[in-house]
Amino acid sequence: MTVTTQAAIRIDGVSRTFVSKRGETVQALDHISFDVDEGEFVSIVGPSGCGKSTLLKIIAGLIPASAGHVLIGGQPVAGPRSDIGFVFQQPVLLPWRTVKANVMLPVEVLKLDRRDGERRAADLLETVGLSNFANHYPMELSGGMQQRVGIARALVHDPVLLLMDEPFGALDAMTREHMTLELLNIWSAYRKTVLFVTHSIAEAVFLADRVVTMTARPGRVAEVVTIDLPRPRDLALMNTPEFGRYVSHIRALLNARGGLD
Ligand SMILES: Nc1ncnc2c1ncn2[C@@H]1O[C@H](COP(=O)(O)OP(=O)(O)OP(=O)(O)O)[C@@H](O)[C@H]1O
Repeated sequence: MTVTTQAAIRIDGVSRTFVSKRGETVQALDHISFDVDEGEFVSIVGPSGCGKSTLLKIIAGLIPASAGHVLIGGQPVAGPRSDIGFVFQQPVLLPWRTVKANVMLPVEVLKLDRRDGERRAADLLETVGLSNFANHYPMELSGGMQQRVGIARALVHDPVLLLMDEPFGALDAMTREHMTLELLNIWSAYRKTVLFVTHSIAEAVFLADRVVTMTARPGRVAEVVTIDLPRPRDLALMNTPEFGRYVSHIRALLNARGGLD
């Protein structure tokens, strides 16, 4: 008997070109291929403009690939999908809605069962430490708290996949470190498949099972680095020689191919 295992996500030969307003053709992605297993945490690092955001948008079905395809659970992505959670660099919360009402937004838009949604929203707000802020408005929260609301909102409809595009890029260094730990807690609690784009090599290594390292534009996969570090992880891990070796290896890959930024 042949047992075939199916990747949760298969990115297969994905290329994407854009035509700029001046009529120039820009190749953003060139034959990107990798698989992501169910429940796996995969980070993506690469130089600015190498197509990381473009890749996430293609996976979410927000824009089409010029060539190649993406399969989620074996099904080709053919348009915007409701079974994906997306966290952006800015939390983009609706200022006139409370924290709880912001988290409930996908439940309303997708017309899901309200009672289930409310239960899940309450659980998620508890996990991200914001139960006491459910009835507050976004402007009453710090940047880190707002981003935690964004994460809770991205998970409320129980998506099969969480896409995160530089979610901590706008936060100060200390809040960013704290949020990295929070994200590990959330991931341990919900075990979603995560694709996480970052400019920070240390953040990528700390969080991930594997780090997809991309080249400068046109973005190609330089190497998919498996991070064989034990879990659960805490910040002390960053001071270990093993951690440093992964960071150095990925930095060398990026430097050899055009630098990180
Ligand atoms: N809608 C568009 N029209 C034309 N060019 C685009 C469009 N979207 C992206 N590009 C170009 O494609 C390339 C990849 O952009 P993308 O935003 O995906 O890169 P990135 O790796 O996410 O960058 P950063 O790390 O700076 O956020 C860039 O050169 C960008 O200018």
